[in-house]
Amino acid sequence: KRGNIYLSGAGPSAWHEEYPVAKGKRQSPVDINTNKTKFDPKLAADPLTIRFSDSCCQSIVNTGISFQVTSNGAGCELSGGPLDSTYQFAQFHAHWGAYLKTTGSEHTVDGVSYPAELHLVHWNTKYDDFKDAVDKPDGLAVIAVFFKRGKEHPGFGKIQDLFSKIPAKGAKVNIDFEFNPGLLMPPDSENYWTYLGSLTTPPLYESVTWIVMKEPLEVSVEQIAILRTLLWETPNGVSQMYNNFRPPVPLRDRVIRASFG
Ligand SMILES: NS(=O)(=O)c1ccc(C(=O)NCc2cccc(F)c2F)cc1
Ligand SMILES: [Zn+2]
Repeated sequence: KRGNIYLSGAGPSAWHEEYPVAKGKRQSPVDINTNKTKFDPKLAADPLTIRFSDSCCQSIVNTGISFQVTSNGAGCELSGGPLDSTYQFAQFHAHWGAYLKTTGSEHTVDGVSYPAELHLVHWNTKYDDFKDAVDKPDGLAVIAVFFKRGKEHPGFGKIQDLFSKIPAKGAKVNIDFEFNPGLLMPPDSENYWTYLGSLTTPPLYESVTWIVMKEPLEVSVEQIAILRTLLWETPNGVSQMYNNFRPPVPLRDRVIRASFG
């Protein structure tokens, strides 16, 4: 189909036609209403262990709906907190909005959006590989980090320098420098919210334990703008990539837990 999942047809509000799970019980993203989150001392008692390495990022690809930095996961593992097993890092990508707009993130906090949101995707090593894990209820764990406008983030800038090399869907280049995804974690990564949700793009599998960092990461306004220099297919041909986010969906019968009081 011409265009992409956000721009073809009615976009996210029509996804349920092809993917009925879009109206399911544990869909993502959601609004995090901080009056209804529940502090869980167990999360504080068993801290989240996030390990990244300098050599884990192999390449960057234009997926047609975002950039994606792909990893073989070596030395990059996630455990503790809400997780009952070890999850291995697979990739990170982001979602963002349009110029001069305040929307862009997928999760919102008390109804407020951030200009962009980073997702660090991990798969449960009790399964053989990512593809085996991707549709299991405990298959994936995704760390979400909000971007806010502020000082420049030179580390993320090194990744953005590669965008010009992946101008079209399917374009891929190797990353021939060391990049530790740990650089993209906010200074305080102890405070997070967690809930059971889904992939935020089709096939929308309900397989994700979400770990949403409370503290945003600062990047410059120019860096937010550079996200939109990536290109994607639209019904009118190739153009700048933006608004590649799914708006929040109903929380249904879920409580979002906080690792902090
Ligand atoms: N935005 S997010 O963090 O929730 C998210 C993370 C990963 C994927 C993904 O891997 N999709 C492609 C993909 C690849 C293999 C098998 C799949 F089922 C599949 F969806 C989609 C959304
Ligand atoms: Zn995502």
